[in-house]
Amino acid sequence: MSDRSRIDRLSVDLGQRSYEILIGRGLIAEAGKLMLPLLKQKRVIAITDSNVAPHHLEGLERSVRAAGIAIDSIVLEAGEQTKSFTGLEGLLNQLLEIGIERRTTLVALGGGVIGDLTGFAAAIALRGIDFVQIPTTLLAQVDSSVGGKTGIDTPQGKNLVGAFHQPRLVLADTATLDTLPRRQMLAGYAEVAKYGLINDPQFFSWLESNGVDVIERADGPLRHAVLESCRNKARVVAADEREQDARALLNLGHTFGHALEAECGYSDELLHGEAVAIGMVMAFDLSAQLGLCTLEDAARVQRHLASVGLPTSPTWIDGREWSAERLIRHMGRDKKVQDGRIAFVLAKGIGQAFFPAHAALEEISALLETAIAA
Ligand SMILES: NC(=O)c1ccc[n+]([C@@H]2O[C@H](COP(=O)([O-])OP(=O)(O)OC[C@H]3O[C@@H](n4cnc5c(N)ncnc54)[C@H](O)[C@@H]3O)[C@@H](O)[C@H]2O)c1
Ligand SMILES: O=C(O)C(=O)C[C@@H](O)[C@H](O)[C@H](O)COP(=O)(O)O
Ligand SMILES: [Zn+2]
Repeated sequence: MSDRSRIDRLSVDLGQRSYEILIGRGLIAEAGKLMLPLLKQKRVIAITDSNVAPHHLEGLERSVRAAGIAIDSIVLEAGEQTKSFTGLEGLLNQLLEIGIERRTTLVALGGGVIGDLTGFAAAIALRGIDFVQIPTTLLAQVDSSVGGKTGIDTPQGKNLVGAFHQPRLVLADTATLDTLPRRQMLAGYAEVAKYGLINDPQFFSWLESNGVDVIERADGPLRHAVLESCRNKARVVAADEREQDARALLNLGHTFGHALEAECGYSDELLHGEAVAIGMVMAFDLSAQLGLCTLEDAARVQRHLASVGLPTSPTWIDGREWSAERLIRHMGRDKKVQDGRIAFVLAKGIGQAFFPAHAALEEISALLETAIAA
């Protein structure tokens, strides 16, 4: 690593399951040395995807071998559809064929798809082995690599099968974002903005002035956004690891967003971050409709997300027919449902999200009908 690229360190405080998040430019070159003290065996298996491998796998393998660690690599097909029963079966088969032991560590090198899938495989292979996260998308660096939510999508809904399984270490190399397509940067930005909207109004105001620079990958703003997002997430996860309470706030926009994703069949038509952007606008619109926040708050959320180039309405997808009824059916399978009632994260203003909030079915239908007709 060059001198100018210092390492920022945060910790996720979870007692015996505590771990560090390291953020820096060029960290992959140090990955072997950094993970060595945590390994139970000088052997790892890297799992990555077909888009990430050509850019970043060789660098990881080199740094791991230089630290005296043996490495095998598995390259999966890129895309959300790999985060499925079929993808999981394929990965587990490859791991068992290559041969893993209880002391082997898996290394997830990729975005949220690779992180969630590898983490879940690590949670269940041999009844649980260690894994390390090396996130390579903005979304994964600010959100999915931290907190131990692992799992797969099913036709019934997002992440309906999974486990809480914390990584041993998170290495966020911001240089990997140099090769990330712009659409993916934008999608990750939705989860960055989410932290401001939940409980950090100053951060949201900062994003209103600096969001474009974050998306353009300007060094300082990008580093600040990743660091603040991870700080925020680490605090929430440490307070409520298994989402009994406050962690549900991290689901702002997701009740709507996950339903939109499921309707699109987890295809490239709508990325997770894009769905979350639309979902957050809908959550603020519902909050305004219920008189919880002002119309201006809701308009401000919509304005900012639209101004950076994110979608803010389901009608963003050309030619797709939406059905409020089908979306409500998906929302009814959300993991936050309580006694059969959909429980939302809503907001009393920017940075004032709360959970649980309920709305009458007619209110939800009215909101969806307006959103899909707009
Ligand atoms: N576990 C959690 O807490 C959590 C949080 C947020 C989202 N998620 C999940 O994360 C998933 C979305 O993650 P994502 O947005 O990272 O998607 P992704 O993993 O599909 O990555 C996006 C795309 O970018 C490519 N890519 C990744 N890194 C690259 C790089 N450095 N250079 C070039 N291409 C690169 C990938 O191959 C893929 O095509 C969803 O399944 C979502 O549900 C989980
Ligand atoms: O870490 C969390 O907690 C989150 O909710 C983060 C979300 O951004 C993420 O999309 C998560 O996978 C959603 O979890 P789920 O429990 O709604 O499936
Ligand atoms: Zn999310």
